[in-house]
Amino acid sequence: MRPTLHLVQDDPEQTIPLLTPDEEREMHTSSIPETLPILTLRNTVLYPGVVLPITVGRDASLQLVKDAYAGDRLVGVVAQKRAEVETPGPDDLYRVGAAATILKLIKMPDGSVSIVIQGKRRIEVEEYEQLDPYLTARVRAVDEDDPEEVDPVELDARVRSIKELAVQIVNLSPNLPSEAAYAIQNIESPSFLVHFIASNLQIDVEKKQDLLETRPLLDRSQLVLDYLEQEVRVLEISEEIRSKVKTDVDQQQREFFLRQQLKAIQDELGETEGSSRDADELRDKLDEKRGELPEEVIEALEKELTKLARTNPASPEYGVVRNYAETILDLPWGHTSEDKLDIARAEDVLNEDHYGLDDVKKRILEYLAVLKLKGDMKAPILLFYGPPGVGKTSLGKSIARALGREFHRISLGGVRDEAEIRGHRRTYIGALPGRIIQGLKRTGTSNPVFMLDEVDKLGTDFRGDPASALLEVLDPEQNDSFNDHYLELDYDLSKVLFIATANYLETIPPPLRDRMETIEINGYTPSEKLAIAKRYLVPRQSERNGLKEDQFSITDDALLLLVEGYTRESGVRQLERTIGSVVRSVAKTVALDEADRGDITADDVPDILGGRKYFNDVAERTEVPGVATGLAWTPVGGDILFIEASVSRGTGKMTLTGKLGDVMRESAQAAQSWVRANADDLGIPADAFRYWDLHVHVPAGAIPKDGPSAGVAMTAALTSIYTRRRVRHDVAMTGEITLRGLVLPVGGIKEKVLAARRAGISCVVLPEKNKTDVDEIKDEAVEGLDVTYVKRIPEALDLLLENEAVEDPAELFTISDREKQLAGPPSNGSPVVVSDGDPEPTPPGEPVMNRAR
Ligand SMILES: Nc1ncnc2c1ncn2[C@@H]1O[C@H](COP(=O)(O)OP(=O)(O)OP(=O)(O)O)[C@@H](O)[C@H]1O
Repeated sequence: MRPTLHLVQDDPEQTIPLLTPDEEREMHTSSIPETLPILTLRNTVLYPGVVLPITVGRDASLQLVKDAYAGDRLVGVVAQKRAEVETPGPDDLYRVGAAATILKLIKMPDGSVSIVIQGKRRIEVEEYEQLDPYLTARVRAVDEDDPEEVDPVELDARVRSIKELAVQIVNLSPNLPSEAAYAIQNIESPSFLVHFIASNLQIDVEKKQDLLETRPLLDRSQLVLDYLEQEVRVLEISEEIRSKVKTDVDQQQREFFLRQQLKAIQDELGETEGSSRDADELRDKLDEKRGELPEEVIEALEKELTKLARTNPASPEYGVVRNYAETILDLPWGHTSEDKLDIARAEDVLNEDHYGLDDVKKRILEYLAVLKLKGDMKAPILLFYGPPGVGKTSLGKSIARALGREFHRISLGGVRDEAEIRGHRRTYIGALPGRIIQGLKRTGTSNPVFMLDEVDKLGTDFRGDPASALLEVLDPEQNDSFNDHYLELDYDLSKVLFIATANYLETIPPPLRDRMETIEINGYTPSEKLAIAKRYLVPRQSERNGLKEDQFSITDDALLLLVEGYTRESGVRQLERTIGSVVRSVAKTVALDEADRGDITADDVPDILGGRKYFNDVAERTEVPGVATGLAWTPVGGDILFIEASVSRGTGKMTLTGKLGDVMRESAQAAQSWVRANADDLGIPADAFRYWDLHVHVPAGAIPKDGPSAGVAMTAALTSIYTRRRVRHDVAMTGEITLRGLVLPVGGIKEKVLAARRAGISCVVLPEKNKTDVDEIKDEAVEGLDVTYVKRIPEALDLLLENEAVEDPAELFTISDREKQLAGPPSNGSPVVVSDGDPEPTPPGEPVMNRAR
């Protein structure tokens, strides 16, 4: 089959055959008329033998084409020097062109005409004869090289190179049909090959014209080769660029495509909006607050918000990022409330809220005065300590009110995990900031009053040491850059006023205690409780329970009954609850319209609350020998405790029961040794220790007790049981003893004295060296109480024991020889201590009475 070339892509009809060498030779020798109409080409050059489809638009050219097509179809074709000239004259045209045959004329629907022309012979315009309506010129045909005269080897080499390069170009050009390569391979005529390639080269008209005008075939083919080589290089480079760009674009397209898909899925699920809406809302909030946020906080937030907008709202990560951003935005950062540091006003506020506590108020005011003068918080932290319900927390609230600051309370009781103070790292699920940062978020200011309640009950375990984290919080040198694990940003805590409270000083970690200024708040006397009840508790409970001022009254006697018969505490919390019960019972009768108001007297109280709960039963309990009333200090205030001793026939063993700690057991042994050593002076027969067992018990048996301060009471109980002289029922005692009979001072005197008064004791025996403690107690607290100081045990026993024995000890304890024989050998002289087992460690939260202080 003869190779053909498509003229119009995709249309098999529009094809013409490629010239064979014979046909070409014939063409080159065909005769050309002397005069030819001249068709001008704007952008290209026509070579002999080459077929070219062109669109004819200009009127002159249309006329020319029509006339020629109607005649012998022969035209002269020359190229314009400059394409933009609309009506070119002779000077605008190259002189060398080609004679051509119009093979086809196709009329287009828009009125223009497309023609297919084929170059025949090279011509040179000699002279233009006619300019209107179209150009005609006298032309001269230019002879071609005779192929047989050209060096065949040289020519062949050129032809092969041209074909190779041309095929390469076809393969490299994505928009050239692949059959073009096949057609090129099949071109036999070297000059047609050169013309065909030249015609298709991507070079400007000037170069194409140059090629047309280059006569010798070898030179022409060399020029074509040069252009082809250049073209191959350009194509190779652009291919390289294209494939690189393609990889990049492919990647981008893939991402774009996936994103579009993701967006479509999220749209379908109604989720995309959520993520960007949240991020937008938070960004608006950030813009609002920008002024007061530190630079590093803004940076961190910007990063989180960008992440949020990109995160799928359904992923767990989304919630984490959003919570974090919200937490940061909700924190007050630089926002502080304005201080009202007016000392006189602060005093008024403290007096308004609290009765008594004069020393405490004085020290608070001094503290505030220093704060005012210094202008910063680098003062020691205040620590209020004392029994429950004495107003420690409410004093903190009053300080906040006096300063016009926000108040926040953090309970540290039972906190064992450092993360409670410092927060969890964000990598943990459900991570939260620590309590300090959460508190700041809640108060909305950076300078609140922070009450750290129960610092004495901080724990330590494998989860870290919260106390050391707290140290960083409270240290004025460090706390301007407190780093919470959750926030991962420094927060300035230096403007926060920290106040700590504790029931018990000894269990506060020493480094923490070092940073605090301790203010002790003691329990109240009954008359103080009465005053507090009248002034604060009754009005408050009335109001809380919906009773107006004129609807409720209660007599002082009734209140005193509540204090003494229904509560036993150092503070007033239980009292307030009891008053609340009374008020509610009146509220009920008023609400049921059974009465307009309620006036409560002491007689009404048992009807409302039931029988009296606490009695002064000291007298009853001490009416037999062997029971002494001791005074104990507990973290919840002072209390009385009874030491009971009994004897039974045996071999001289001693048993101790009542959950006594080591120190208290040793104290009991010391007491026994002293009594044995002084048996003669005390009038105790020796048999009492040899043939009688001793049992010492300290009720209440379930409460752990420890400490040396029950020494005097133990000695009194033992002396009483062996001498058969009762201990005076109106006396209570405290003091440590030595084997030599000295009475040593002990702690907690104020609370112990108050407890003695509460229990209806009229005389207290104390170690001499505790006199200063009693001097510090307000006179009112010791009013009516006979306080006696002793240095040695015998002095104490003289005061404590009744003079008369209820029976003769010699008679009771002395045993007949026969009985001695039956009893067998006595214990080896020293007492054998049989205990109630090893004392268990004190469970947390349970009071340990009579601790060493
Ligand atoms: N001197 C006082 N004047 C008026 N009210 C008082 C006084 N002392 C205590 N109260 C009231 O007693 C109640 C209990 O006080 P608060 O809660 O402050 O005790 P607390 O010492 O902090 O106890 P805890 O150690 O258990 O935390 C409060 O309602 C408080 O107002």
